[in-house]
Amino acid sequence: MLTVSHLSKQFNDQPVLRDISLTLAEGEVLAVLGRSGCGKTTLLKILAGLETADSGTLELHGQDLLPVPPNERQMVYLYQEPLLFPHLSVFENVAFGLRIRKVKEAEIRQRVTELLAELEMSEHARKAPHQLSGGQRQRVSFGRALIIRPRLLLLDEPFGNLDAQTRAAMQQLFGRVSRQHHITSIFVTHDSREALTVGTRLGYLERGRLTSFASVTEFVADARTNIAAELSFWENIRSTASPAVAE
Ligand SMILES: Nc1ncnc2c1ncn2[C@@H]1O[C@H](COP(=O)(O)OP(=O)(O)OP(=O)(O)O)[C@@H](O)[C@H]1O
Repeated sequence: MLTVSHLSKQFNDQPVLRDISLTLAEGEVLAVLGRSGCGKTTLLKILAGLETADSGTLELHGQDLLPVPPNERQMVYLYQEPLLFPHLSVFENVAFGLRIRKVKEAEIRQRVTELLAELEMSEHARKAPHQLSGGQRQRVSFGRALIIRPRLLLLDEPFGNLDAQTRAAMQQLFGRVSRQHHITSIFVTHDSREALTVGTRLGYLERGRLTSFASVTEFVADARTNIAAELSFWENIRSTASPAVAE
């Protein structure tokens, strides 16, 4: 369970995060929607320990996180650009986290092989990162994160560089695999559809203030998510286009 209480952060006297509080149970995915510059990345960096908060507390499974250095927080932070070792194969990139933890070879083989199958990457196991598409690289990066069973996965617009169809496929895959592995994560995005697809919980961050929604209905009804406006746009198109289609 993650508990964030009254977290605030300023840069050069400008508030970037204002009194953020949230709780997240194990296995939940909090999708945080927000426009550019609203403070999404700063929030994730503070959770990962890559940035310090001015005030507030962070707890994970009852442990105060603030004194814990980033490499001991057991979190993984994924960005748009997958960070892979260029000289290692797909298999070895995924295996890396287990090798440095001195896991036995037979277990490494088994766990990496299973995970690559779940990520639909088995046939690419021997390829180098430069021989993969952007979506495939992102799947390897996801595999590298999952293999070490992080306590919290932080995703910062991870599919932002992908085309719409690949992005939709990755959202489905992310949902399926994170449910299967019971991964707790915070997924920030500026795409309301993506937030609805991946989130089991939904939030909206605006000028450093987080609104948490109790239901999908509340999220859809909030004008800032722009979903109601989009629905009425498509409804208008449908109603004006239907007579022509019928002819
Ligand atoms: N190290 C820093 N020093 C000064 N200002 C910063 C620093 N990091 C971020 N900011 C400012 O804080 C605000 C929030 O930045 P942040 O990167 O968290 O936004 P974001 O919501 O992730 O935006 P985007 O979607 O464009 O990446 C911005 O106004 C940014 O200029």
